[in-house]
Amino acid sequence: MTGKPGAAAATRDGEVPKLSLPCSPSYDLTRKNKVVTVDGVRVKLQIWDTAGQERFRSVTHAYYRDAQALLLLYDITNKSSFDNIRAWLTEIHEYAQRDVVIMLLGNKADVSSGRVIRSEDGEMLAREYGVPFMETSAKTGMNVELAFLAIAKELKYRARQQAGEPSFQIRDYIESQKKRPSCCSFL
Ligand SMILES: Nc1nc2c(ncn2[C@@H]2O[C@H](COP(=O)(O)OP(=O)(O)OP(=O)(O)O)[C@@H](O)[C@H]2O)c(=O)[nH]1
Repeated sequence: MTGKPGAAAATRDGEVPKLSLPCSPSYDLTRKNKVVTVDGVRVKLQIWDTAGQERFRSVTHAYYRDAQALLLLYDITNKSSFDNIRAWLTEIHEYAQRDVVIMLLGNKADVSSGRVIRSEDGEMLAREYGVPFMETSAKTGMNVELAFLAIAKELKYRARQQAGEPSFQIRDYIESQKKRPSCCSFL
């Protein structure tokens, strides 16, 4: 999933997904569940992957409209996937919930050659839109758990916020926890 959003929603175990889509034989939307434990509490994330179907943008509105979190991935070896992010952010601001948690991820950080998007470019774009950012690798797993954990923490914090509790700062948390790719994969 690159240059397009994946959506995550936290639910109680066993709950029926609340999102549905028009049935189309050529629209392949995959959903996976992931359970993360946050401060001893199990949080189930339903993850929807748009699976490269940009031409179905009008359909994707239907599912990210209700999402509690959106992971925007681009591929650091593919400039157009990075360029697409602005368009997605514009769409998200129009169609998603106002308090949706958004995270920008530059994937394939493991590649040692072929990188066309510098880490700083991702950081700058994220800063411009005020969203947390990190580079990930689905191949090595770098920062993948952290992305889901940070979202689960944020959603849990919002759901259980008690007066007087210190607020959870997702960007600070990510900055303190994220791993950076080795020296050789930078441009
Ligand atoms: N080296 C490396 N390869 C990756 C990584 N993530 C995905 N790939 C490879 O990139 C290719 C595309 O991966 P997908 O997950 O299908 O990416 P996608 O953008 O969802 O593809 P579409 O759904 O077809 O648009 C596959 O060959 C993956 O094995 C990564 O972090 N590192």
